[in-house]
Amino acid sequence: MTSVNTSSNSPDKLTSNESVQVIVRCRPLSLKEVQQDYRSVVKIYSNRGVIEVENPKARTENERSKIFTYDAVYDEQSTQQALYDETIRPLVASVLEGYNGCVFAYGQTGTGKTYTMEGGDDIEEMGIIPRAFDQIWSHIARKTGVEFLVSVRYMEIYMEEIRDLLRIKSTKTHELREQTGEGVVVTNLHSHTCQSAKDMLKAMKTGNINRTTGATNMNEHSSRSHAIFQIKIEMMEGDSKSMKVGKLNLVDLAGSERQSKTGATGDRLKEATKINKALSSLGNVIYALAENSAHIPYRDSKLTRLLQDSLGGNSKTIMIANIGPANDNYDETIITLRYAYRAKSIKNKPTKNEDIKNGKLLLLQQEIERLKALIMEKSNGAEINSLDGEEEDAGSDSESEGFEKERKLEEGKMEIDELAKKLKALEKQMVHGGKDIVDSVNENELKLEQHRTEIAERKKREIEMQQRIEEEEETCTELRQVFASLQQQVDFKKEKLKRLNNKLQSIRQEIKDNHEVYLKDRQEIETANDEAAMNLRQSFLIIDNFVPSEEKSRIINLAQFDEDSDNWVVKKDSTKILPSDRPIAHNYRRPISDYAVHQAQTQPKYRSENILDLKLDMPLRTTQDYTPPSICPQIKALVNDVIKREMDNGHLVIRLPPHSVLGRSSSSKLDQEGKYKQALKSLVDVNSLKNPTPTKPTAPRSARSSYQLKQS
Ligand SMILES: Nc1ncnc2c1ncn2[C@@H]1O[C@H](COP(=O)(O)OP(=O)(O)OP(=O)(O)O)[C@@H](O)[C@H]1O
Repeated sequence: MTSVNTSSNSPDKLTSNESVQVIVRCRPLSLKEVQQDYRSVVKIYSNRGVIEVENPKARTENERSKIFTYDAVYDEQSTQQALYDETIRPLVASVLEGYNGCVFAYGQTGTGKTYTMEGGDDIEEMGIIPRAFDQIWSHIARKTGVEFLVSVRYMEIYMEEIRDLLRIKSTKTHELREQTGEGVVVTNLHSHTCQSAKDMLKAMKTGNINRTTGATNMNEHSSRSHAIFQIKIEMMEGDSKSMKVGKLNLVDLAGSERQSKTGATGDRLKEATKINKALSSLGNVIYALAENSAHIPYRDSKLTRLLQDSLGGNSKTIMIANIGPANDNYDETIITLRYAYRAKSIKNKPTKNEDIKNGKLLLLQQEIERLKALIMEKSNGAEINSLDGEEEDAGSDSESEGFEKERKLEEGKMEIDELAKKLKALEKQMVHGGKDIVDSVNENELKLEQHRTEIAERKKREIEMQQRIEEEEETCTELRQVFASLQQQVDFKKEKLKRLNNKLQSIRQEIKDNHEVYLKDRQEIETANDEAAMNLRQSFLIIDNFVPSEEKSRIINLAQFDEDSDNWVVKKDSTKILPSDRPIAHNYRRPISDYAVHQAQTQPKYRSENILDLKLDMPLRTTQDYTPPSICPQIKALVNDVIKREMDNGHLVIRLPPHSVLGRSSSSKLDQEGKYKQALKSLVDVNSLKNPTPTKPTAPRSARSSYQLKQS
């Protein structure tokens, strides 16, 4: 039932273990949870690898609790040391044999992923990453006659961008590239060569300081990014001209979270959306792998692309699902456990990276040999020169020749010193295995390691045996049972039927729950799909109405899908040499008006005008030049008369009544209206006589029309 190969834990035997190992760790109730009177709903059966979660909202017996089985489970009291020795140590041992390994911690925010991966400062509290450093370096210390080159990289994926945590100020961009033999690699990432566990610890701490964290309701120091610590160990035995390479990815994922619980708003909400999106694409990859789908959506996020080898590829992988025990977190805990359960059926194909002929360690060694030979050659030459010099000194009387030789000798020495320094620097990067350790210590270390491996092996075997016993018990008890009477047999069968019925009900419940989750997911996908379709339609409308068709087809011709960046890119148009910041219209180098285009087409000799240089024809008169019109006395009298009558009627404003009102008004009102209109008409006529319309501007048509528009 479990995916662990229990015959042995030794690295070579682990080769046959192809499944992703899944372990679950439950943290203790936090102080805040205790203060809020939350209770634990999680029961851990470590010896069987079983976890039972009681449903605080259960309405029926079937909903009462859920049971899951994993490769190993760790309760609130589990120590960092036990978890490391039992599950991670064999994996790191495999990496030291030349395999790729990956450990990733997944779970709701605040459930102990960072605690498990990094841990605290005390020796007891040390997490997986620093413990792996110790294991690697004690292995190196024991391996006499082997040369090692150990390097680390540390990056985070924050808001779908990769950032180098060891070179945080670097402005270089980091892309994902597929490289033959290497899998998916990140470009421009700093690789730090280490000579000791201390060096590695320092790199980890530097990176942690640079990592993006923030406070949420669920966790005061919440990691807002997915952090990936990569260790590469190149190993070369004796004078062999090939090497083994072990790579270990240690991943602390950002926590999955529900917006309502974390209280995220603004930037925190944006972060949360990206985190949840990347985690859901990880879920989709796990689901597709578990279902043996033809298409695995690795390309949906940077995280899944980076974990491509660890999930379904060339790697031995352990997933740690972290959960919290509080009743308040029941839903999230179940989601994490389902996720983890699915990951159990992922099959990997780990193969040893051996007989590698193009590694950095090989190049380094070649360079060291070249420098050594060069130094030797130069030192021999210098020796001969100095002897010659001594002989010639005796017979020569030319002082200048002597000086010249001395200078050359000095230069030669300086050159040798320079080469020696370079050699030392290169040699410092490499580590000689088994160098600084006394044999007795070496032996003790080895024994201790063997004991640890044996204990871990036994524990795993015990879990698997327990699980197998439980499975077989169902079928075998009946065979073992000797019934004294028929009634006894009936009672036994009734009991068995009841048990099986309970099992059936819980499976039915699980199917129902899964169906609900599926419907919810489907609804979310449909909403996202509708939104995307709307956006697309909007973009099409904009393109159809505002982008000239020739421009559209030009861009379509230039657009290409880039497999590496997983995005559409627009190629440079080699037919045009255009400054990139200039607007382009009508395929002309300069922006010109429609009027000019029309003129150029209809009148071949017309010189196109640059609309930006075009001078507007100013109106002959401006508002500043305004002089009020002089009104002829009859009109003035008429207007005064109207105003006076309006005032008598209680109106101060001259306003034309609407037609509907006019229609219903009395004849005297109509007369009055007629007079109004006539008076105003003559007022306008007089005005027009006094102030004729200004001469129309002579700007080109397009410019002119906008001018007229403004005037009107
Ligand atoms: N097994 C454990 N034993 C004791 N304390 C724990 C354990 N696991 C977690 N904690 C404590 O719980 C708190 C939250 O843990 P941690 O920061 O590791 O959570 P996380 O899952 O990494 O959260 P996020 O996803 O928000 O980064 C910390 O104070 C940590 O010390």
